[in-house]
Amino acid sequence: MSVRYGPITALANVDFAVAAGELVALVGRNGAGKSSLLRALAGLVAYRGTVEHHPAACPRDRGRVRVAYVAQRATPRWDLPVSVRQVVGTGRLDPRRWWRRPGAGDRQAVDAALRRVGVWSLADRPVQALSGGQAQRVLLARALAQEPDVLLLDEPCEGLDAASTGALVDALTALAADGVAVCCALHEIDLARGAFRRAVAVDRTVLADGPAGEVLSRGRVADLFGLAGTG
Ligand SMILES: Nc1ncnc2c1ncn2[C@@H]1O[C@H](COP(=O)(O)OP(=O)(O)OP(=O)(O)O)[C@@H](O)[C@H]1O
Repeated sequence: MSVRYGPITALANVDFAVAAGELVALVGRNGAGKSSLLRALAGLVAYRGTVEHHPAACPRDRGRVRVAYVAQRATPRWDLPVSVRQVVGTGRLDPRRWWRRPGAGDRQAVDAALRRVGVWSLADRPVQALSGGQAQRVLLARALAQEPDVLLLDEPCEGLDAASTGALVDALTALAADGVAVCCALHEIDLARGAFRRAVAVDRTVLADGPAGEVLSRGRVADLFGLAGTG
């Protein structure tokens, strides 16, 4: 797969696969193409090449692969008087059937997502009243309400404190254990090394792909892409 923005080649000949149940850290310097890769996988930017989905390889074969995406710095303008539950419920909207009223299945999916990321107690709170870390978890809950097979997250830990980061990573690890393919762009190399099983290092193309401990071994990181602060 390749992604271009006019004269800029963001990605060239990227080739990798993510299996159900994998927890993958996508790492690389600023401008390496991590967001472009996630956005291409989510179908949000044009790309050359192919993205193949294999529904039969998902724990629940629904005939198509559901992909959910949480954008970088995704904090939306929450100046409407809506609750956390309502925002998470928007994850259930189907633009092809926008007139459909939410049913019991939708309510169950929203409740499960709220519990899964630990924001159940915030369900009735207005979204304007959330901290940045709480808002990030609500956005994850909205993605989970889609009951995705593939979950793509762009810098979900940015701006989170250690406790919120730990809670988020625990939620992602549990999702992967349930068979969701989780792919997460990260700048926190120590976190990627410690909490993720697999790391894919990107700089316009895939530089390295394998067990996170190996790809991000202290000796290799600086060689791979001159990432700072890794000891
Ligand atoms: N909409 C756009 N129009 C033009 N160029 C873009 C656009 N989006 C990204 N780029 C360029 O594509 C390249 C890859 O950007 P991308 O955002 O994918 O990198 P990244 O690895 O996610 O960076 P960061 O870690 O800083 O978020 C960069 O050179 C960037 O300037």
